[in-house]
Amino acid sequence: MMKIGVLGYGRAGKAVVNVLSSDPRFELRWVMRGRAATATPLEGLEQALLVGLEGLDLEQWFDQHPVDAVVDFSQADAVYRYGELLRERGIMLVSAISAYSPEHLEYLRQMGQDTRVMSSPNITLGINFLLLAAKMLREIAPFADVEVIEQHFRDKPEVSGTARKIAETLHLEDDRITSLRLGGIVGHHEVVFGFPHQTVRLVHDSIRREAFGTGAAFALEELARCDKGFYSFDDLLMQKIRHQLLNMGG
Ligand SMILES: NC(=O)C1=CN([C@@H]2O[C@H](COP(=O)(O)OP(=O)(O)OC[C@H]3O[C@@H](n4cnc5c(N)ncnc54)[C@H](O)[C@@H]3O)[C@@H](O)[C@H]2O)C=CC1
Ligand SMILES: O=C(O)C1=N[C@H](C(=O)O)C[C@H](O)C1
Repeated sequence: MMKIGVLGYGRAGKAVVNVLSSDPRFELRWVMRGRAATATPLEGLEQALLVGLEGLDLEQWFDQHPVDAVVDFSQADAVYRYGELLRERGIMLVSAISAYSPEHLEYLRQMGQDTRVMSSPNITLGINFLLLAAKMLREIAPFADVEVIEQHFRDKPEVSGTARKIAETLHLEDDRITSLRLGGIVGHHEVVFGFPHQTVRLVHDSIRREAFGTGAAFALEELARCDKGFYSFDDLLMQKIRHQLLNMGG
């Protein structure tokens, strides 16, 4: 069983903890959140500890509560706090932070020299499949107009990292992204291809935040098969597809 620790116990982290703690492939050892708190058993998941980062000796924590992998649903700068500890111990990192700066991403790539790192602004299988489909259509029909629509819950501050990745993948400027913030929408992404006589819409909806948990589980299992390095979710998806094609080939 893979021992894991989760960083971030907010909107997404809580749902991800629910999914990973009930997956027989993983042993959830601890959940870390921003505010100060002594370590207590996680309600309903007594085998796991809930601990606050403030005032915590991280090195001592990792020594006393070793894990094989960390899943990060906290915030971008957290990686600067734990990154060296993971490198020294060769602990895998699955990071779902979607608002990394180029500097954060460069640091994560450096971490890949000593451990296995996966970073994805959207950790659902569905959105990464949509990305592959959109990339194919963009290459087949570069003449078509393309726009990206992203919709999220009212309090999400930034343009979605997913939409920015879609735009980058399709060689679009960020001004081709339309953002809506309303109600409790978990995550909606739509890529609209405008042809002269037809329209193609590729749509993905994260209906529940548990979708991020199943995506994290997929990423953990696939990353464990990799050598040291820095990977995106689609790197892992392509690895899985190649593995399946080889198996089909007998
Ligand atoms: N890649 C993906 O598919 C997804 C990515 N996200 C991203 O995950 C992040 C969190 O999203 P939400 O859960 O909505 O935010 P949130 O604000 O509800 O939760 C963040 C949590 O992280 C904690 N935290 C802050 N600094 C920390 C640290 N250094 N160590 C441990 N915990 C720390 C906070 O106390 C809070 O509980 C955002 O960057 C969001 O874009 C969210 C959903 C899906
Ligand atoms: O903040 C969120 O919740 C989400 N953030 C990610 C993003 O910014 O793309 C992914 C998902 O849409 C949910």
